[in-house]
Amino acid sequence: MISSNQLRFSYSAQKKFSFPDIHCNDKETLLILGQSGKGKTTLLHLLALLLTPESGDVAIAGKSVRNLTPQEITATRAKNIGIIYQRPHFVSSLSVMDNILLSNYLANQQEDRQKARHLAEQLGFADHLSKKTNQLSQGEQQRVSIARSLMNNPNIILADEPTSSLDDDNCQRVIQLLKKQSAQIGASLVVVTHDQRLKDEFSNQVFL
Ligand SMILES: Nc1ncnc2c1ncn2[C@@H]1O[C@H](COP(=O)(O)OP(=O)(O)OP(=O)(O)O)[C@@H](O)[C@H]1O
Repeated sequence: MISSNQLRFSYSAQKKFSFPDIHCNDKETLLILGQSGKGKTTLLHLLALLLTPESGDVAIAGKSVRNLTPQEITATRAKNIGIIYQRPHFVSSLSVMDNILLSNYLANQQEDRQKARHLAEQLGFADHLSKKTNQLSQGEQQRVSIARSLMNNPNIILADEPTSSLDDDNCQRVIQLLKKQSAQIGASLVVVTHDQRLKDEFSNQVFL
């Protein structure tokens, strides 16, 4: 479960954001819609504890993160949150498999090749595990990104524009996969997007 309370953030005196409160229980999904520049990525990064708000608070599993040390924040993120970034940020010299296993490494977890392979099979890119990530199509990279976010069984999955650069078929495929995978592990799924095609896919919605 993830929630936020009166989050405010500013990049500069001219660029200030005040976000609506969000709440997403375990096993629930939430769609955050907004036009370009409305602060969707900023909000997602606040929820992912990658940015610190000027004021307001984020709570993970009902517990405020406000007074955590930077080390505790990092540990909380690694333990609880799987992030699908707008751009995947792969390490281009590593294989698809090793990019996925990096999630384990960064969370101080044992490498779980079997799980990586299982996710790749479920997500339909098992044949590409030994390739470099730049040899994959955008849709395939998106699915690798999803697998990577699921490696540590997160309680919360945060996805930034997971479908905006995909055609209708791949858009449907990716969103159904995300919903299915998060339901399987009982996670909260929060998606930020300007992709209007997702409007009918989520019953809980917030507009920026
Ligand atoms: N590091 C930064 N420094 C200064 N301004 C920034 C920074 N990051 C984002 N901004 C500005 O803040 C605003 C919101 O950015 P953000 O990326 O959160 O929007 P968004 O809704 O996700 O947009 P898009 O849909 O185009 O990705 C934009 O006007 C952007 O230029």
